[in-house]
Amino acid sequence: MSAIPQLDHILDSLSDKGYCIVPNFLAESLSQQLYQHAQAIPEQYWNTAAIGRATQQTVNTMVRNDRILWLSAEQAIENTYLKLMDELRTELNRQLFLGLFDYECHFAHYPKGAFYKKHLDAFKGRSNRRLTTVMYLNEDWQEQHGGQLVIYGDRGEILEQVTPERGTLVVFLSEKFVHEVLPSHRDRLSITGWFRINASISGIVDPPR
Ligand SMILES: O=C(O)CCC(=O)C(=O)O
Ligand SMILES: [Fe+2]
Repeated sequence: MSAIPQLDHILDSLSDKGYCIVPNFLAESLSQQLYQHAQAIPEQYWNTAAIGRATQQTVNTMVRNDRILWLSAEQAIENTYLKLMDELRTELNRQLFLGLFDYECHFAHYPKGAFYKKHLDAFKGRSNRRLTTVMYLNEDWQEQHGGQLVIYGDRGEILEQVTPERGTLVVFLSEKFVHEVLPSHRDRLSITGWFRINASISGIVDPPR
């Protein structure tokens, strides 16, 4: 038995469709602790989210206007989540041979009115991000609160519209799925992360985020 909840569903769905949606992935106690922890972090530690990586980063609030904060293994509760995702990484490598090398993730806070327009998280050959993960921490999310994650197919059709409810995990191939976050009508808190391969890009091994 793996420590990863609903592992078979995750593996089947990822290999069939390239994405999976897993309600109740995270135990209520853990998601609640993560939520309270993130809520308690003072405003000045959060950064305006940028687009692109390293030297090409730009802040464009027309595209996204969430605020982010990277998780670190030095914070006990953050480390609990990082360790869980590392176990998932091990299983994905063992069962789907994905060669995932590491994992990085950040809290994302979408204040009322915030959104993230249609985008890809990675571009072929230009990124070492293979799989995107999103974990939602919001309690009692209602349809009218907006903030859904919309995942699009190759022809621009809507494949999924995900309610950002506490405990739900979404995983998808970073290069394949265009997606967006619809305007959120209440505070929305999540952890977005990426499983990466150890590719060298322009001669720089494992470039900074
Ligand atoms: O929060 C979400 O539902 C998705 C966030 C996202 O697409 C991103 O941070 O790249
Ligand atoms: Fe994204």
